[in-house]
Amino acid sequence: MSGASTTPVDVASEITALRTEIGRHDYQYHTLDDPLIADADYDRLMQRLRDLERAHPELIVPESPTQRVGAAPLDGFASVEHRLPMLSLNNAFSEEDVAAFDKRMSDTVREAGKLPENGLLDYFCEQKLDGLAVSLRYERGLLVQAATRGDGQTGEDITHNIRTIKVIPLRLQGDAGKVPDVLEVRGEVLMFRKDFERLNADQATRREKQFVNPRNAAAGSLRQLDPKITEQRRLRFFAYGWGEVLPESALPVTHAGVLDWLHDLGLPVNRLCNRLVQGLPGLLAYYAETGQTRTTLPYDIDGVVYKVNDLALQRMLGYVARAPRFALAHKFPAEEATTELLDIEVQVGRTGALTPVARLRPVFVGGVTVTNATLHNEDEILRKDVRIGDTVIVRRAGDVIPEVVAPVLALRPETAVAWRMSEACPVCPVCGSAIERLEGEAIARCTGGLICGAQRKQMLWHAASRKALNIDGLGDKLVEQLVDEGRVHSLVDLFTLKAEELAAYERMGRKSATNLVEAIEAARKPVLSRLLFALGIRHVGETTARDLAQAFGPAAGRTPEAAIQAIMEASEEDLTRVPDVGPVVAASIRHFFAEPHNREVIAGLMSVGVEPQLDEAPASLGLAGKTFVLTGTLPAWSREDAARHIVAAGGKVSGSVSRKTSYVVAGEEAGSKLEKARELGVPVLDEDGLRALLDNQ
Ligand SMILES: NC(=O)c1ccc[n+]([C@@H]2O[C@H](COP(=O)([O-])OP(=O)(O)OC[C@H]3O[C@@H](n4cnc5c(N)ncnc54)[C@H](O)[C@@H]3O)[C@@H](O)[C@H]2O)c1
Ligand SMILES: [Zn+2]
Repeated sequence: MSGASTTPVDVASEITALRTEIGRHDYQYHTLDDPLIADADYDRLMQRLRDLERAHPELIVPESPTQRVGAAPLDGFASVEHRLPMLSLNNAFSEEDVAAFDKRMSDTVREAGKLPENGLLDYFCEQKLDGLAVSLRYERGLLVQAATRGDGQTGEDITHNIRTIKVIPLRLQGDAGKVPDVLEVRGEVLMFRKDFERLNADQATRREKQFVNPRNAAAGSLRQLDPKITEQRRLRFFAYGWGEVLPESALPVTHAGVLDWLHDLGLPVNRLCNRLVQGLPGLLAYYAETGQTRTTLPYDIDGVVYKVNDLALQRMLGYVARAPRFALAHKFPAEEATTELLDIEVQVGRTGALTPVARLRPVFVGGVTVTNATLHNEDEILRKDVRIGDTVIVRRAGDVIPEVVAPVLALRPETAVAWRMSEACPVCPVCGSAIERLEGEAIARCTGGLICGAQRKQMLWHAASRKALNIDGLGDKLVEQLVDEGRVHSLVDLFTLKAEELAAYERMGRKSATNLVEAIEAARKPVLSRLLFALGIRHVGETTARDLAQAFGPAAGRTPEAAIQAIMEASEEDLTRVPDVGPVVAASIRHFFAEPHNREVIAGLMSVGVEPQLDEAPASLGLAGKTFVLTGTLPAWSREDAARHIVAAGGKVSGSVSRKTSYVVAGEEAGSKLEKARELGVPVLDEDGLRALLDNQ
């Protein structure tokens, strides 16, 4: 090597090592659809190689991964020579990178005297779809060939597979005059997340391989030797580019123009999400906006792509080795990373639910350092075949709890150990209660109820939380100590705590002890709905608690104390009369109050002076002050159903129509009341109208 004399030997050998390693990952990822590391890790290797090559350009060789695209086609497919190469994109990871790109573009265009007066270049912005690139060749309007990108020069012939994708037209739309002789359309084949999840679930029932992400699943599904398999996989396609076009004059003069043209020819184009912008501010605004909406899309994107819109300028700006100069991929922070699974621990929830949690070697992903990730439940662990000691792919998308996606099987050490849920409660040493898993449920539970210290702690944290009794100052550590020492067994004991004894606890000063006792004092008069929520009845969230408090309290003319008694005695049938309380919730409430222990807690709370209060007057509810009259037969709801919903939203139901009536709700065979309403000019709703009104409260 000519530069070897001026290059330190260790740099040369690091470069060689990087090229070998990257080459291996390219093959695993592009050819086998079976990556060994997360993209972010791969990108770091690539960045390191690029940096070294920039510092030592004499070491750059044409076969370096920085100079080439993808990897060679898989044996088994016929190969297709691309008439025009299929390139990759240059990447940007920061605003500075984007600013430098815009400057490069504007400078070149300015020199050519083509920059608009305001100095802002037109760019076309697109989502960077996370799938795989394909080229579709239409001759005289008919789809004749489809190929993968491969190494950019030679791809795989996947014509039969592409023909099974419903959104891809086999014949272009439009009159003979408008359809070009030859059109190579380039775009991305991808899989929607919901289809990916369904596929993985099906794969699991058939005991077949799990895909790590939708991109991987799309690639694996498209590159099948048997098109029948591809057909079952619900692949999608969006066009964003082109190859050969004949006659050349058929091609519009801007990128946006080409996409409109492709759309008119019947090809799927991601129109809603693409946009023309001006200059750097436009690029950055598009990036920010797309980053916000990213998690709401039905498919994965890993960034956005900026392209100079004017095709004449594109031609002028030209190409570098493996990518166009006129385009840039601006990546989002990676959502996936690989790290080591150190251990699996179990967390016990308030209702006894046992969740296995992965302890991880700390890893930076989705913008934060992650040390724990959920493994959901035992079946998931078995399905994914995750073992302690594995290298695993961890995902943190948006604000979602980080999760372990999959192990990297190729990197599994011999010492890796499989994990099973233990038979007795694994968290609470005193509890030792059996674990149960109900028929058809994925979640295992400790049956210890409030005997289980772990559940008791969770229950107290929940009861003290802001939306329940809002007891400020009852921290995690203190709850642990109070429970472990046996000072607090249930909610009742909280109300007997004294400042003097609290002050003796670790990290509790006199002042914070007094503050805590004051907060507890304030919690002695909770509104009924908060008290119900604080009890931690399974399936009774804030809203249900409010509905219950309302239905059994004011709506039934009861005091809060009487209401709670009534709820305790209520049958499942009584309970399901409350709007939005279905059989599952009703059964759960019944089950809770059938436990003598829980009834004792209620009695205990009363005896230590807890006095539930009326919930805020339903004036705050949307239909407060409105009177309804029901008449006729409604299509789905019984009249009682409708009445309950109205009352729960704060409205009143009356028997006769007057000028004071706000609405008449009329079903079939409504008689004199409807006539009266028309006479008096009272608005009339049908069931749908009533539902819409309720929904908007
Ligand atoms: N994990 C691994 O082992 C491993 C190995 C190799 C590559 N990779 C990953 O693959 C990527 C590199 O591969 P690459 O060369 O395909 O580059 P790339 O995916 O970063 O960019 C080029 C590709 O973007 C796609 N694309 C999506 N939307 C587009 C749009 N609107 N316009 C144009 N193109 C669009 C096209 O498929 C195009 O080929 C990196 O993300 C890298 O992390 C990972
Ligand atoms: Zn337990």
